[in-house]
Amino acid sequence: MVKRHHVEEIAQVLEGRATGRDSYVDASWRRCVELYGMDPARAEPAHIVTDAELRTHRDQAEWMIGAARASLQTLFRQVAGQNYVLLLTDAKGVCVDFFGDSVFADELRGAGLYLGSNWSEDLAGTCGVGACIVTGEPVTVHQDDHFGNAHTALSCTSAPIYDSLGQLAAVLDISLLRSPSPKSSQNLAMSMVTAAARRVEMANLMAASRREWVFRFSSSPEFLDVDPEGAIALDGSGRVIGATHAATRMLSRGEPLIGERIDSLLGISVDDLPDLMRDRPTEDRVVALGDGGAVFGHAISPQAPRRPPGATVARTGSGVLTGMAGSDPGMERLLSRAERLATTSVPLLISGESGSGKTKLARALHMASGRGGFLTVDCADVDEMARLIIAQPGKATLLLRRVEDLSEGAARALPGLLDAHPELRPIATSGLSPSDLMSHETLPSALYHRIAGTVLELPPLRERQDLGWLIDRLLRRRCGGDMRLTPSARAELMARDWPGNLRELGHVLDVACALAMGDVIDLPDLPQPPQPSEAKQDLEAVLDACNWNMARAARRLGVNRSTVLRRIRKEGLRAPG
Ligand SMILES: Nc1ncnc2c1ncn2[C@@H]1O[C@H](COP(=O)(O)OP(=O)(O)OP(=O)(O)O)[C@@H](O)[C@H]1O
Repeated sequence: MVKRHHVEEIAQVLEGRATGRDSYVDASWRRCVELYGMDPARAEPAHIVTDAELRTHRDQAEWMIGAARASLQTLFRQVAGQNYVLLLTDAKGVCVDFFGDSVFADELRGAGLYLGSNWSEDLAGTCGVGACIVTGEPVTVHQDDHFGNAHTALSCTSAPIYDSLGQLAAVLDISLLRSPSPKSSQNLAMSMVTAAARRVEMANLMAASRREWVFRFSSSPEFLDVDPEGAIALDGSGRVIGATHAATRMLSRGEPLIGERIDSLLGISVDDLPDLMRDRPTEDRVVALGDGGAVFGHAISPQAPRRPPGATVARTGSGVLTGMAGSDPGMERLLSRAERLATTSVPLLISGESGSGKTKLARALHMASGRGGFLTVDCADVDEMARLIIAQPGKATLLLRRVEDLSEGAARALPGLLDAHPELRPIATSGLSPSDLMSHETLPSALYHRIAGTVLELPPLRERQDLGWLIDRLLRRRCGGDMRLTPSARAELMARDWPGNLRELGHVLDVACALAMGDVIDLPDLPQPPQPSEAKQDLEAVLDACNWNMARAARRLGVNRSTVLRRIRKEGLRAPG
């Protein structure tokens, strides 16, 4: 049943009104509507991956499952008899390990508290695991903090687990099917789950660093040996090569530690480590912190030959950006770069064919940036652009969509507006390649460099290896979880060229869902792909004859170069090879 009050409260948050919820809940509700296009009134079923997909997720998370097992078992024993369920998910939100009371197995499976359930925020809406992946912080998402009506009975408390390079690797979640109404009832669950996550990180760092020096520390001497607060692994020259998340927070206030020298973080050098081994009393092993405080330290010497130089631990992505692609190496690299750039103020240019997801990526970058306002300006209307920019107080993102359409007036006005508003971070999108954009006639090269600190080039859909994943993801999101494709319909979708990219795929799935009888989409339900127009064929012939030289093609067609570029983009043509 749809809870009207809940839907109305979400609408209030979207209008910017305060509701008294935690700010991470408000922010997640916004993402659900504005980024993922979700509807709080729709009853979303639990998302369970297929057995084959689950095997892949478990294989990839095998090391984490092993490292977390003992902690999960201890935690489960501590909460025995209180109806808690424990989930370990990977960085994509898929549950890869599970502890729950088998008496409630059916109920738990129905609620998605089970092996293989996918709790990424863009599928499940606001939930503990999803919000934890996006924020990188421990969260409690209690009852109607959840976005979807289907989950508003649950209470979920989740803590992130980071790998030793500081990348989010997994989430530990403790959930209840039914809970007392005050959110504070979950405070104890929060401290248990964060302590368990810290211990998993510690075990993982120790296992990965047997060949290195490890420095463990605690602010209380009694816990130094049994439950230290943080740890770093160091190479022979005293540079940090691994750290637990708590160590990063305590030693550098969250700034990355990897590569830093121990003497720039603590009042000791690598040569002092042997003096901090266990043969001296704990009370004598006091080490100064950079901020004037002190900790008790314990150094553990390398147990086996050192790792060869250059050997690294695999990185995993996290957050709102990594959920935008499946297994496509190019996209994974691009999203990992985007994630690291999101919180900087570097101006970004996102290039890619029409419908390839440039605007969506810009919005996700904004969401991951922690900036306040998001201004989308029409590049042709200079007065409107100036009005919007001047009216925006504080740090914000300025989205310049299709920047190649910038009018001459707007191109002249923009540098001055950006100078006057250094708190604005421009993100521009363009259907042209960076080199075509740089030589574009309405965009002076000085302006290009103002808006393109670096370029993120989105591949066209036909070149992505995660097309199958995208089909499933869009199908679930747009048509609900019950729709299935027959093998022949799937094969047809996989074989298409997708000149309109993700936009075209979305429309094809919308049409197919509307035409399908029942919950199976078959070949005849798929709309035909558009046939190339005569204009397109003529344009392609001229371009081929001119070897795709734009200036020659423009002369031959009697138009200017930017008109040729615009037509190429409109027809979705691309240069051969
Ligand atoms: N990763 C994604 N997952 C699901 N849907 C996506 C994704 N990226 C884009 N889309 C959808 O594809 C459509 C086109 O995306 P978007 O508007 O971002 O493209 P664009 O490259 O900015 O297009 P244009 O250049 O024509 O403005 C939108 O409906 C968007 O929601």
